[in-house]
Amino acid sequence: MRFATPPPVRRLPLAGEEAVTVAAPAEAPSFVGAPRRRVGPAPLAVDRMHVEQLSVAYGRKLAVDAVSMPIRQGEVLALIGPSGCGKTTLLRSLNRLTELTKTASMKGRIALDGTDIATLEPTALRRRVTMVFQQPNPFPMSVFDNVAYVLREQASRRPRKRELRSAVQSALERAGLWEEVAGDLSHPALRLSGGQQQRLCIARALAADPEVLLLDEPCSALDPQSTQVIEELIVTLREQVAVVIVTHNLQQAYRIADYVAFMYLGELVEYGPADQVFGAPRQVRTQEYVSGGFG
Ligand SMILES: Nc1ncnc2c1ncn2[C@@H]1O[C@H](COP(=O)(O)OP(=O)(O)OP(=O)(O)O)[C@@H](O)[C@H]1O
Repeated sequence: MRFATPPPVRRLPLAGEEAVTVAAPAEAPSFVGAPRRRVGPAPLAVDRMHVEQLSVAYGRKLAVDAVSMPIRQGEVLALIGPSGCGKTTLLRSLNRLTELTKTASMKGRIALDGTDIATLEPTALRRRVTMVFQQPNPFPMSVFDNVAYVLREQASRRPRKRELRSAVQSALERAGLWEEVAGDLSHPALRLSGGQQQRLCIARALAADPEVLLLDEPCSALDPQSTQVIEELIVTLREQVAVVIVTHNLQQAYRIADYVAFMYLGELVEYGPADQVFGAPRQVRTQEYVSGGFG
């Protein structure tokens, strides 16, 4: 596939380099047109969060520069861009993890269902906007207790094990892990495979019944087969929660994202439907990045 009008571009300068004019890559990425995980149309999207003019700095270093975008349930939003462009900082700002870094400061506003997240109690916010990290990090306890932990934390009185059973089962089912672990929920979580551990972490995140699920490179430590299982799961989950994923893997973003946000040097360069960002990007910088010109 060819991009509509490939203009000549000034190549983005690398550190300490002058910009140079080069011919624009004329071809769309080879994976455009390849099969996707998405089956059928996306469910009706509902706005969950609004990022408004968000800037985040570490000391004097600006990491995110006046970014605005909606985050919707019913869609997978992929944050893409070269290393250091601010993807993780943006992701971590959505549940106020950024503020745990002492040097970090923030301007702008992020709303969750209309409420400024700055006014919410951080732990409660992090249950509603929950994060799964790059490395699976189950607690050193049984499969059951990993999921039950969150439910126990939320309960006003300590619930009995049998009272938690159906909620634990439901979270494991939503994470596509139930069938594999139902036979022995007392199995130590750390003895599961890497892919199973990551699905357990997703189950643990879902147990709190969040509105937004943040995924920071969730497949980068996994083999291709586990990656496939998790990608299929992510696509299913977008019906129940808003999903935001940071990924370096453009093919993965193409396979699973409904919307894509391309960031460069802290700026949001382009935000749009995945078909547009990969197949007909509006910005030269996006065109160059998605076709492998840099990064
Ligand atoms: N804790 C921190 N203290 C100081 N600077 C930081 C900190 N975390 C990130 N940065 C800087 O902020 C900028 C954005 O980093 P961030 O990790 O958000 O980018 P990224 O796009 O997620 O990168 P990567 O893809 O490599 O994970 C980078 O210049 C980075 O060096």
